[in-house]
Amino acid sequence: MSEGLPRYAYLGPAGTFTEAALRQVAAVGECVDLPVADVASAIDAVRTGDADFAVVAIESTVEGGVTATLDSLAAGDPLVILREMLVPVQFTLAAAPGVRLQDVRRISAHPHAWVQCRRWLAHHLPSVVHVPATSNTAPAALIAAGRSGTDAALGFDAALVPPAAVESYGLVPLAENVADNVSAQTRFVVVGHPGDVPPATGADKTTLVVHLPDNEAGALLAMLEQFAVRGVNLSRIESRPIGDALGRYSFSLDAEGHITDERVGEAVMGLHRRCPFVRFLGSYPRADAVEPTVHVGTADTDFVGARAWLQQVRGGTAT
Ligand SMILES: O=C(O)C(=O)Cc1ccccc1
Repeated sequence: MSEGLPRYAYLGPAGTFTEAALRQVAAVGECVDLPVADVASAIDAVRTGDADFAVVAIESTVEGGVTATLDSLAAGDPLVILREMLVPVQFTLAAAPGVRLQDVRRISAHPHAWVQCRRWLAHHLPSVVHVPATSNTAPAALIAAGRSGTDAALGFDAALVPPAAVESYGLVPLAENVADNVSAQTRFVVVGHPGDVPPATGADKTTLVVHLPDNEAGALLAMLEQFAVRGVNLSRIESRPIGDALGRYSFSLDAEGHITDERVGEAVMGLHRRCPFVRFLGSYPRADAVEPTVHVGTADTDFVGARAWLQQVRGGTAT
């Protein structure tokens, strides 16, 4: 019975790293899995009501921000991030039974997987051709659908696949641990409708989208100063084209702290005063549970105390 269970849209088919991230949130049977073909469709499924939540990749140690996710969240009906999950990323080069490594001419792979294995591929299979895939398990599903690995209609001989998915799709490994960076990780987020903000834990992150005032020298510096003077560290900042004219960029950033932290709230109010567009994309617990360094004069009590003092000054009672 799946009635009443939360519905999660995610990049499928089954066995992707995105599904591994979803499993950190809801076990099989605790939710309805809605596999889709791309990140934008997962996010749109929440907007249309086809899903309650989407699980999407937002940042990787190799590629930085996942632009499809950042762009989908930056515009359109507002959604928020509720939670983040980290997934270690490794790849196996796999194929249908019978295919040998020396026969491999064309490899199907998600573009992010391809870049993560570039050095290994250049060294071991220098003339191999990349056949782009929509996810890390899409080519595995094609092979499992019954086409032999050497079938010309398939268009590829092998695929870069998450290690855990090799067996479930009936593939055989040709080479394991082919990713160039052994400690590669991808950060995934749960996206849902705005509502109650997850409570502060003391180790939180706040994601924002900000547009700067046009033609103003130092506008980017002024935006960053809102955080700097209040002791708020940023763990990610990226520019993305707004899309309406050349030279117009939107900034997507993660700030350390929760919107209910005084220093973060004050910084966001500063952005609201100075910037033509600010979108709050959520405050949520950090997956690594690392607490921020609180600099002198930027604790909640400092802001509350300063506000009380100002009241006294204004009321003529300050000592
Ligand atoms: O979730 C997956 O498995 C994907 O296909 C997206 C992806 C690609 C590369 C690294 C992490 C996630």
